[in-house]
Amino acid sequence: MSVDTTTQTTAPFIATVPGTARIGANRELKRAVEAYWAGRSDRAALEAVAADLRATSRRALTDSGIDSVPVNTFSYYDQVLDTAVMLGALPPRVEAISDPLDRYFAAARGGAGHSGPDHSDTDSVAPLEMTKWFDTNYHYIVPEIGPDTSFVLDATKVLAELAEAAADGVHGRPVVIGPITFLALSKAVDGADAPLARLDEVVALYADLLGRLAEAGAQWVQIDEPILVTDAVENLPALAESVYSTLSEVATRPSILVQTYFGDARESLAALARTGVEGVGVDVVAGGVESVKSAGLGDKVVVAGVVDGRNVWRTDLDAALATLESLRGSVGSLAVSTSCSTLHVPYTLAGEDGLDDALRGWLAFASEKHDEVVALARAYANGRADQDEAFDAAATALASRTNDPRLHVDSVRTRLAGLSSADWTRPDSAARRAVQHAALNLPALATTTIGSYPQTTDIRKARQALRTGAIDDAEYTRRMRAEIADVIALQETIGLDVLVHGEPERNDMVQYFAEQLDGFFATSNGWVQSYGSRCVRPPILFGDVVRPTPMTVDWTAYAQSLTAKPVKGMLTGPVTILAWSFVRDDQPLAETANQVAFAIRDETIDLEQSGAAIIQVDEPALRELLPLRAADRAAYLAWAVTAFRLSTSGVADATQIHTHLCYSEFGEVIGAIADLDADVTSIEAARSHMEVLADLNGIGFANQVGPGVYDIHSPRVPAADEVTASLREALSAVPADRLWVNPDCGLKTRTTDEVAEALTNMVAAAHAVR
Ligand SMILES: Nc1nc2c(c(=O)[nH]1)N[C@@H](CNc1ccc(C(=O)N[C@@H](CCC(=O)N[C@@H](CCC(=O)N[C@@H](CCC(=O)O)C(=O)O)C(=O)O)C(=O)O)cc1)CN2
Ligand code: MET
Ligand SMILES: [Zn+2]
Repeated sequence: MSVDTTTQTTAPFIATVPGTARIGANRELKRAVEAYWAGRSDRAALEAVAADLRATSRRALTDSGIDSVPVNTFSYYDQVLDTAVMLGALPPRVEAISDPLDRYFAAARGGAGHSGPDHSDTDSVAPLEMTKWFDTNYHYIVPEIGPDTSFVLDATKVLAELAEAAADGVHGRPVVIGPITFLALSKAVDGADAPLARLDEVVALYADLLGRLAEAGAQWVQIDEPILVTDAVENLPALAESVYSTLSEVATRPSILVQTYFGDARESLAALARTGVEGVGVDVVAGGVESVKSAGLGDKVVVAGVVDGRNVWRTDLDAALATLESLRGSVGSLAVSTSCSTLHVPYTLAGEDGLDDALRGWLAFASEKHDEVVALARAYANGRADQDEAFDAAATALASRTNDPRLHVDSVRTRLAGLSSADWTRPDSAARRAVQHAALNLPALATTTIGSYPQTTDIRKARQALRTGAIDDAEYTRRMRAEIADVIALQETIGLDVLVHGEPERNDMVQYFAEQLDGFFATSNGWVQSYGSRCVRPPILFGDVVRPTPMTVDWTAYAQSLTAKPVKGMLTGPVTILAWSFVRDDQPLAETANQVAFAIRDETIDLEQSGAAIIQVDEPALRELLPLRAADRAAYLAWAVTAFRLSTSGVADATQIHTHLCYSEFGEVIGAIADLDADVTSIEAARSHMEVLADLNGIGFANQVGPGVYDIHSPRVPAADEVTASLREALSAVPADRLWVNPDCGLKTRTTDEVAEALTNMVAAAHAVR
């Protein structure tokens, strides 16, 4: 390999990734941890699966030509929780659990860590909270930092993974989450100051860690600081400069790569350039190259993430190479990588037999992305000619994307072009409320649920049987209808006011719709970890979106035929469908959102015509897509609100539109929630003690609201008087005639027994308060 202008130092490595997935190409880790939790397998079996996954992952990277392999990227549950363990920062309530692995699982999911799926231990502890990792659909465990938290370094895991790789002949690059990001993402408990006040103490542990890693033979360490692409904390550039000046002064240490991703680290790049760290990793896909060029990184290794690590499109290698070339001269040496860990994309295209050749040619999952990284690195070092084959193949495959008729459907384009604000505006909400009240005649404090009922083993088995051909469509429909009938009967027995069909027919609230809409491809094995052992298969939105036929009407109408009470139609909103899919990158998201909105709008109209008087359009991901930089937020919220309103404004005034939002921290989107102009908004509130109601009052919100009166994330059944207390709290903020009574979210992850008992208590509480 011959590089070299004289100004350029020889690169220590040229091709890498910031991290990889760990759930397994066939969800091996999911099955192994769930078996362990349920007591169906032992520690040794779990550890063997984990070791095998790590070995397979290392081999895949080295085989593709990656010459710096990240290690410590494995996790039994979550990498932020792993960092809390590394820093000795687990909360006191799990300390009584002496076994480290069971303590870890208890922190992640409550119980005693090794207890069976029902968490039925007597010595049960409450888990730590979970929340979204930046603007992704991955959830991390939120560390709790109290006044008594005393940080102590426990480098066991990272040293073990480094040694394991070395034994396998791989000189790994250990990866840890950095001190600024860790503390910024933690929450203060028991009256402690903001966790970042403890930065100096924590940095001292990282200094120790660097010494330990050097001793163990690590030549490089990667320290992840994605917080630097946000403005979640003041003075981030100054913090970065101070922390990494300190750490780079550690006498004996590996070379340090400070890795950023999910956006442009802007001034923090120049700040890092002023420290003694050897490398800086940047997300060129989300952040561009301008701030990299001007950061003064002329004596650093720059790890340039030009291959999108969180979307599935094949890289235009010529364009990416040009981007890399534009950095030559402003960086010390350059290595190519994905823009972030490939945790966020499926493992491989191999086995996706349902793909047509054109579509397959446009895509790259993790394994194909690793090959792209290597081709780009070699072309950057040796010239394009060295990699002509890969570059030409990409160019040929991508050429067909521009002209594929599925990407430009005239009927959709015409409809979009004719849009005006009348299409996303309903008449005055007070007037709607009067007609709806007359039509529905519901009591004050009306009771309802959020949509899904338990996804039982029988339901999933039926779907699997349909897939393998063991049963036919008619038999599948019969079984789903039986489930719906059971759920309707259960709700009538409990005495709920507004019923739902329970969503048994949906594998997932986004994938279910994607499977029925043109313009989407649903993978058969494209699993991506969402949290812990839970995975999703984000569909691929590649073309113009068309709804060939109604998607939910038969199920809802069947449910309505079984009861005199109103059954809510149940749809997923355009913003959430986008957030939980891999979305085409050849046009603005706003345009794609409106296409999806049209499909949902048509469905609301068909539902209304079939007799549905109430329709819920869920937008749980409204907050998740909020841009990481404050300056970008207003534009996002404007198109998100428009798309939602477009999807819900086609119905008559008498049709009551509900929406549902969960995954809180609503603060910054509270105005947008009001702008959605739903007749009824159900919203997560149980864990935050109804604070969201005061926020809504603060902006003059006058529509109806259903603050969740109990938390569905835990298997614990709330007693009637707890729900009563919750309700009274809500009533102090919102009058009874605007208040609905419902759980925080859907019930699909709970058991039927838990649900029956919890809802019975909820209805009893509503009656008591009425
Ligand atoms: N897309 C999405 N994102 C979301 C949410 C959501 O609902 N959807 N909710 C929030 C929380 N995230 C969640 C993510 C996943 C799950 C979840 O339960 N996932 C299931 C898979 C759901 C699914 O796709 N089920 C399919 C396939 C099920 C399956 O694994 N079948 C077995 C066979 C059947 C069996 O033996 O059980 C197999 O293929 O091997 C179906 O029901 O058809 C899991 O990991 O187990 C829950 C919440 C935020 N983000
Ligand atoms: N209707 C959906 C359900 O109940 C809403 C879930 S929000 C993550 O499952
Ligand atoms: Zn929800």
